[in-house]
Amino acid sequence: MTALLSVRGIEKSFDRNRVLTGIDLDIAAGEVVALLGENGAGKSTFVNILSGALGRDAGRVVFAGAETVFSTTREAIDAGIIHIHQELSLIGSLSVMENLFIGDYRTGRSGIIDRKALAAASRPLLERVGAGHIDPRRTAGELSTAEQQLVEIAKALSRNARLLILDEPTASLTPHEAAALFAVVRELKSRGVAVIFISHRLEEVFQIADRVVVLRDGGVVSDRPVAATSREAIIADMTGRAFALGAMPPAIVPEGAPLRLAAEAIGDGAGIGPISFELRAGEILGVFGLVGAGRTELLEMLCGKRAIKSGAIRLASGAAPASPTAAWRSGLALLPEGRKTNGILPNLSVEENIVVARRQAGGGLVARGSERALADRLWRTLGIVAAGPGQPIRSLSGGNQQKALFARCLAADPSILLLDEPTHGVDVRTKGDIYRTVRDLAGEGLAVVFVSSELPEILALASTVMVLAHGRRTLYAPRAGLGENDVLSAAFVEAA
Ligand SMILES: Nc1ncnc2c1ncn2[C@@H]1O[C@H](COP(=O)(O)OP(=O)(O)OP(=O)(O)O)[C@@H](O)[C@H]1O
Repeated sequence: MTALLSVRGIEKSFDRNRVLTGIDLDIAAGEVVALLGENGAGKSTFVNILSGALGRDAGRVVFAGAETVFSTTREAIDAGIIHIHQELSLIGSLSVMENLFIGDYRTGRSGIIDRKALAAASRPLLERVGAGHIDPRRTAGELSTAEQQLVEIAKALSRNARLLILDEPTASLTPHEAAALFAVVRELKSRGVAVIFISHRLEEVFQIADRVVVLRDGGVVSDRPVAATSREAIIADMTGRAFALGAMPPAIVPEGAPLRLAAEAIGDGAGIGPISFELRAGEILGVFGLVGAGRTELLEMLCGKRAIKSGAIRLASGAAPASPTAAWRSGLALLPEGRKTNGILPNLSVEENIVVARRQAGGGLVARGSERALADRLWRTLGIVAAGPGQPIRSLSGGNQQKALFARCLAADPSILLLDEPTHGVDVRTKGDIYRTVRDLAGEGLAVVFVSSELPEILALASTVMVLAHGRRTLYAPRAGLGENDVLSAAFVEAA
């Protein structure tokens, strides 16, 4: 095989933390390589080095026959290495076509941007990625995540991408959208584009990858053709031991458990609702639905972030919260979706990020010593991997940031926990930690609303399942007695 990309001995440290210990990797044109590893294994650091976002301490990179040291992402892009991040980078206020040709606008004789020419040049690019239905004049910010992702890939193709790096591309996609994305990846592959695909969803790896490379503690521990590996082998490589999530006993709502919250036909007056449900102590309400079904909006209504225009919420702990701060005080803790935009306080340490919610919840006078003890305990329970509680949260790996946010919710000692996609970007072992923690807390009487687009997760965890579609409740039933098909068919109902 002649390698398109050949990497030898890449090393990287942050201060004294040795994050990459000598990575070797070859990728041929037209090959799809899945890059896997637990949170903090070094995947993002490695691909950031490949795409010129980070410098390396040692090692060689040969790309398309030339030895390269990229000091900016621009240089890598010009060479044909394009990195599509989890947080998409389109400029929301610009049109699709402006995003596609940013820095390269076609201007007419007058010097004014020739919008017709721009739209015409955009169409074939969009068609190549199966997005011919997107009008190039639309504002990028109005597109769904899946559409934005396709536009980013189209943009990469317009720049002659030869190696495309996709960092957890399916995290916010519906199964249908993910399948469409995989079709695009296969098409790119057939044209000789190489792809590095980072994902925590192992089943996807078997659908799309030719090879599976597993990183652990900053080194490659296995590199095998997909046909020569298995889910179990990958997990063992990732964790360094045989490891299984293990089936959890079914969750049931304890008999006579007190009511914690009742939503009575609530609606936001903008397409979500009316939705009704009850939540009891110890109950785990799993909320499933496709992206856009109204799940996040529902959580926002529950915690005072979105106005309730019809119906009402009754809380055992008092009046329905009128603002997120009031919600923390009423014992409602929200783990929002999208940690970068909604969650972390990037410049503060992990410890400060954890205890901030406790202060909001009214625990402002807690002595610093006990705050530290609390952060320390949660830190250990959730197995956060970082140099120490004083490390700035922005320099933690994505999955560890997510764990820190989860710890923040628990620090507030809530009676109702609202979790929006809590396992996004989280590795299998950590998923197991989060599931067990949720179950244990429910066992102690916490009421949990768990929003997820991963059906197995809903079925494994929930005691009650609610499905939303087009802003309406289409299923609400005890978990026992429900099968996968019941939930899926409720999620896929047509709009009324
Ligand atoms: N800018 C930085 N400063 C200090 N440490 C960093 C920085 N960036 C990453 N690290 C550390 O490097 C290690 C590897 O992080 P990286 O983001 O590469 O992991 P990952 O495999 O991509 O994890 P995830 O699956 O959670 O995204 C982590 O321990 C992280 O704390």
